[in-house]
Amino acid sequence: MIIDAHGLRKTFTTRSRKGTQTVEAVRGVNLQVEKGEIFGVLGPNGAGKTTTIRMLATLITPDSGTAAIAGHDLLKAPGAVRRNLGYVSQVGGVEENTTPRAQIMMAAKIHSVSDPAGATADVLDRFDLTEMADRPGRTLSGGQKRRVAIALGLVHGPPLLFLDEPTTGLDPQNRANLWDRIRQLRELGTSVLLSTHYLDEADALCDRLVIVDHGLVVAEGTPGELKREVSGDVVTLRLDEPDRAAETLKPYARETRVDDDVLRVYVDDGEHTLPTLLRALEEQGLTLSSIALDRATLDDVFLAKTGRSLRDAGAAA
Ligand SMILES: Nc1ncnc2c1ncn2[C@@H]1O[C@H](COP(=O)(O)OP(=O)(O)OP(=O)(O)O)[C@@H](O)[C@H]1O
Repeated sequence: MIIDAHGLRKTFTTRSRKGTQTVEAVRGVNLQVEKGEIFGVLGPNGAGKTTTIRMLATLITPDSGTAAIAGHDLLKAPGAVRRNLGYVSQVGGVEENTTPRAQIMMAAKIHSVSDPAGATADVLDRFDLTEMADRPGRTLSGGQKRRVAIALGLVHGPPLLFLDEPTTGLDPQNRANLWDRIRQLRELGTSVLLSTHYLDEADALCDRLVIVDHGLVVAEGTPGELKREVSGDVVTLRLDEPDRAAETLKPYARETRVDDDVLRVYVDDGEHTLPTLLRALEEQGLTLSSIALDRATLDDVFLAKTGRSLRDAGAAA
């Protein structure tokens, strides 16, 4: 096991003119990550993802709890823990006025890498950065900067890489490109712990994941297991009177949910229930503009565990 964490907690206290405020950012998180996995921490803004990663990366001290990273105790052997991990923060930390080569070389030296120039050239090559390695950081595109940030975290060859929301702000093409590169890391044997608030990212990339909300793990498993847990199908209907339609379909559904002009109806067996739903709507004179039948998504899992949609939870934070 590359990460074995139990009962991690962190409360922040801030003092301002309005008085003292405490935020229980992480409220007892357990994480078990196997070697070679891409493991996801999925949750809305403010759920405690960054705080969890920063504790595991020795950047902040937990109030309580224990963790072993690559076999080293987080609190007793922070130096050994640090040597075994790479940490890429949300903002990346690519310097504007330094070249990627110089910046990565500096990181290699800080980590006492035996051949800093060679290790830097290798990691630049692996991330297709050789061409722009000697330009100031400010001239790089968003996707290139992200790759430099990851190269910085990997130059000392750690077995474990932390990626805090690695694709936030990237366009779809750059996101897909970065997903491929993260998968390549796994192929080369690097374990990856990544946080994300993107459902599709967790689904596409992670071998296993936890869903966190308000500092707690609310679900854990492979994307497939989690979706099967919320077994069944979702019928998504677009129509003019979604609230009246929801009332009409309630008797046939496990749950209904209205967002603007979209009605989501959770049913056990979509294929067989669909004709009944359509008949009921027709009897009430309700006209559809579109209909779709899908398997449950990770958002449905989040909804089932917290009573809120991950999208709404993110927007509200
Ligand atoms: N240094 C700090 N001082 C005070 N409060 C903090 C501090 N760091 C985090 N928090 C609070 O702890 C909670 C969890 O924050 P955290 O950054 O871990 O969430 P997150 O899931 O990573 O969110 P995001 O996706 O927005 O980065 C939030 O309410 C945040 O405001």
